[in-house]
Amino acid sequence: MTVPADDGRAPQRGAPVTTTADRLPHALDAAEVSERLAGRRPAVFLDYDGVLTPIVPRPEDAIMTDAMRDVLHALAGRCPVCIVSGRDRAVVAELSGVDDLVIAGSHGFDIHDPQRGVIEHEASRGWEDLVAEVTERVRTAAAEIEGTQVEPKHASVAVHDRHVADADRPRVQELVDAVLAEHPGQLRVTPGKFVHEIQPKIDWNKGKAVEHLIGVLDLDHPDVVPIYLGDDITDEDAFRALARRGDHREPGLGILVIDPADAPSRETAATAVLATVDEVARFLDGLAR
Ligand SMILES: O=P(O)(O)OC[C@H]1O[C@H](O[C@H]2O[C@H](CO)[C@@H](O)[C@H](O)[C@H]2O)[C@H](O)[C@@H](O)[C@@H]1O
Repeated sequence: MTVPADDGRAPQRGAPVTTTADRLPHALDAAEVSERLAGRRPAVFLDYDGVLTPIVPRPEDAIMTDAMRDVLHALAGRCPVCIVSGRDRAVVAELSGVDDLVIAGSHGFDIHDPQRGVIEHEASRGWEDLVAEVTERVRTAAAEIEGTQVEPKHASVAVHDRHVADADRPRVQELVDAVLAEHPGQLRVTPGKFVHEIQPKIDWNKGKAVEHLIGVLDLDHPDVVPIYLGDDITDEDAFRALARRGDHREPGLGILVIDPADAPSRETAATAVLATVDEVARFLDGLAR
């Protein structure tokens, strides 16, 4: 059950509280954040695009800065740090230049820990042939639409339309609809920024991946506060998962990375907001001290 934050009732413990981005406190000076962290250890889960790197016109140009990498490594010296991205895991590793942290790629389907190797979970397999077939189908059809960019991934295929002429955008939607219709009940489209991401229709997402990691990494302790930073709609699964933990233990913290002036009415289950990637770096730097 979702209880709106501002309906006059006290939220039920464990129910994800939703609000809008313009009502969130700023994470750099929010009492909610400092009070929750007081005397506890953070465990930090980070989205990649829009959080560790700014959104840029071409996916391959989202290269993490040396400064952000230094912040991550300093933080990783103090507490667990995991990257949880919609991107292919290998691409995250390449663009971030990070090979010593846990990375959950492909919206959490593909998780790897440098210490433990690949981390299996309930949605680890069974969809490979479907994804391969759909990737080929999308690649062929998208080649007919100028400006599309197809991004194959471990457990999905993304077709970007940021550089498609407005008049041609409906063709991309038609392509996506056609592919879904060819595989009734087997696929879903994950929302993103100028991207249609076609995934197996399996009950797995970034929130489930974070919950799984909390268990595998032995972080399920009263003195550990899981914190998730994300900017996209898919990150709301992780915000909700951390908020729900309050059913039987202290909830985690969700931090939405968005300029509230750009999206004041964005519904979110996050606890606080950061407006820019620079503010993310300052926040993480503060946690590392
Ligand atoms: O979960 P994330 O790590 O945030 O990844 C979400 C998607 O990010 C990438 O696409 C988005 O960022 C690109 C670079 O800034 C931008 O050019 C594109 O328009 C955005 O949609 C990535 O390419 C996708 O695979 C991820 O799912």
